Amino acid sequence: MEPEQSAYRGMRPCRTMILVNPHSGRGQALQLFTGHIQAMLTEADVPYTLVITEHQNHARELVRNADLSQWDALVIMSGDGLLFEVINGLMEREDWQQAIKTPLGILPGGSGNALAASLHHYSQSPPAWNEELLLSCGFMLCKGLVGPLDLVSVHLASGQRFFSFLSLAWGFVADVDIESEKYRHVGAIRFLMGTLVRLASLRVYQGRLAYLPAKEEPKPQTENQRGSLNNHSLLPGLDQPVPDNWTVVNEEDFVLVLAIYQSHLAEDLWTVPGATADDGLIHLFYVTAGISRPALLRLFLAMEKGSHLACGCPHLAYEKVRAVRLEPTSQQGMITVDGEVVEYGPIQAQIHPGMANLIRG
Ligand SMILES: Nc1ncnc2c1ncn2[C@@H]1O[C@H](COP(=O)(O)OP(=O)(O)OP(=O)(O)O)[C@@H](O)[C@H]1O
Repeated sequence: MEPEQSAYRGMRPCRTMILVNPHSGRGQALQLFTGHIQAMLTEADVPYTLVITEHQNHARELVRNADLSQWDALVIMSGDGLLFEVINGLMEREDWQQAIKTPLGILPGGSGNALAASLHHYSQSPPAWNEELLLSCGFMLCKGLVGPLDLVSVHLASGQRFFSFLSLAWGFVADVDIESEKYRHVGAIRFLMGTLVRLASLRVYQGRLAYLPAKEEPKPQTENQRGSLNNHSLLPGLDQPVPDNWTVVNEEDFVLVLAIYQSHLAEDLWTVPGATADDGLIHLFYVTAGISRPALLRLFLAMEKGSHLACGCPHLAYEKVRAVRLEPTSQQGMITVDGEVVEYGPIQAQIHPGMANLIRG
């Protein structure tokens, strides 16, 4: 059995690559790093190399080609989008099985910072935002404890496949995430602004949703116990019907579908109170058509305290699952994975427990 946590910083000095996206969040990631983190790392004797990303996919290309024997940890200071690039860059390597075990770290520099907020929450600390959250993540980096992180493989109808650590969203949540990017300069409050704008023009999306309930499938083994990604696929081809042990949702009119595998969707959205980084679960939420605007707003406001499931909303469903398939029939819409827009159309995903390693509290 693997230990629950190990330290990535051993007797020799550890080499950490810190990738900073200078445009993330309010465009202050580099200043936040020099103002709050630099001295902390020096004090804790953590040698690092700073890399400022110059364009989209820079980080992805860099880790795809890097000599990983030179690095003990890869850390990003940005929003969640940059970590998505790093994880997929590692998974595109020939030696992906070893590469994806490189400890990953996150310092919040975006406006959402879902993984940073989740990590802080898993450390059982009281809620923190902005600089306080940054300092908490900086402290975890200095301590250097590493634990497993679940990844989810996401498969599209075009045959594309990538890896996700946070969420898959369709409908209201995806729309708010992408449409509110224009308010990025205001920070985390952009999601509330986007929610109010989207509520005013609430849409219903048609599609079919199916999932493999966690109780139907024991927690799959971790990747390094079974060697290959294909040895334990829970997913039939997207052109095949789902197996009998899957549940097909009766409703086909949705306001939102959200599959999430961390506790927080943003710094102030505590979406899955019971989640951990390696629980082997996809937490599937969906809201069906017919919900009123005030009721939907109440759900999102309650999510700040993680009490949305106690609202008794008959339109909200929550399931713990190992795999999920979504087939939109509405002609137009947006699907996001870890906050990034992906090709619109049929999509399916499955959990891979403990596939990556994360520096955490
Ligand atoms: N120098 C750069 N110039 C332009 N885009 C970049 C640069 N570096 C990284 N990117 C891209 O910016 C995108 C957004 O990054 P990220 O999600 O990390 O920050 P963010 O969007 O500000 O965060 P949030 O969504 O929380 O506001 C990523 O897809 C990344 O590829």
